[in-house]
Amino acid sequence: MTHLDFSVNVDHVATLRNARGGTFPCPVEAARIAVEAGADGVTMHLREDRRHIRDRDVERVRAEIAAPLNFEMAATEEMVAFAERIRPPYCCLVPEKRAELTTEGGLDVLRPGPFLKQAIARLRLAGVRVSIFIEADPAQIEAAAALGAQAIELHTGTYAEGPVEHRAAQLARLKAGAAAAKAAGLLCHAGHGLNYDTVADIARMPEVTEVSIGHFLISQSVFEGLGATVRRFRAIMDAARNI
Ligand SMILES: CC(=O)[C@@H](O)[C@H](O)COP(=O)(O)O
Ligand SMILES: NCC(=O)COP(=O)(O)O
Repeated sequence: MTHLDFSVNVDHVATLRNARGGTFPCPVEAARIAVEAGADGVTMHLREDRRHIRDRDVERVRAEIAAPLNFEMAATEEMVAFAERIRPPYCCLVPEKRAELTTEGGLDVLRPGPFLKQAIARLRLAGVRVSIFIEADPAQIEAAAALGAQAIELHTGTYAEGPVEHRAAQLARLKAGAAAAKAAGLLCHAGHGLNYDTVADIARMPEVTEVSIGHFLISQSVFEGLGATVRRFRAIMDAARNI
């Protein structure tokens, strides 16, 4: 099977940095170490409330890290204008609620807000490849393609964080979503909640071309080191793909 792109989400390096209001640990340095250790890209989620990643973090990774930046953003005027200015190669449109601890599900493109279609058109015009963070629902995935998305990212949180006895059913749902993405001509990515135990079954899906991993990876790095954790994920993915 082909190489699986691995994008490391450095949001929670910024969570730790912001805990004391200083400059350490630096998410840009984390991005550099992750890429040196084998990551193919870097994911950053600039939330409206700036609870972790700040604007300057995104600007610096875009300018200083050669690997592609996957910019996660809500479909708002503020974030589209920011993306038009820094022009990341990739973006992923995600739902956002200030009250949430983390992303709780996929963007509902069957009931899109009034701005979503315009946001996708403007981002594509700016040369940004547009992905949508989405549930593994064929109707949602077909709607994402109709709106002009070039990729989708399957929300793996229910699979990865749910009861182990539900994993087989959740994997079947994700596999159906990956097949629907392929049928719709969309690139298929996956992410949210993945760890050492759950990433391999996602990596075994041939339609999935990229995974993004953050919270578990950054947390595990506290015990194992960032480079070693990235290398361990890389080895698990390559073994799953028989590379
Ligand atoms: C969309 C997704 O699942 C994550 O990439 C997102 O970044 C989660 O938000 P937090 O990083 O704020 O937990
Ligand atoms: N899009 C998913 C991502 O970037 C990381 O999600 P998580 O591993 O922090 O849950």
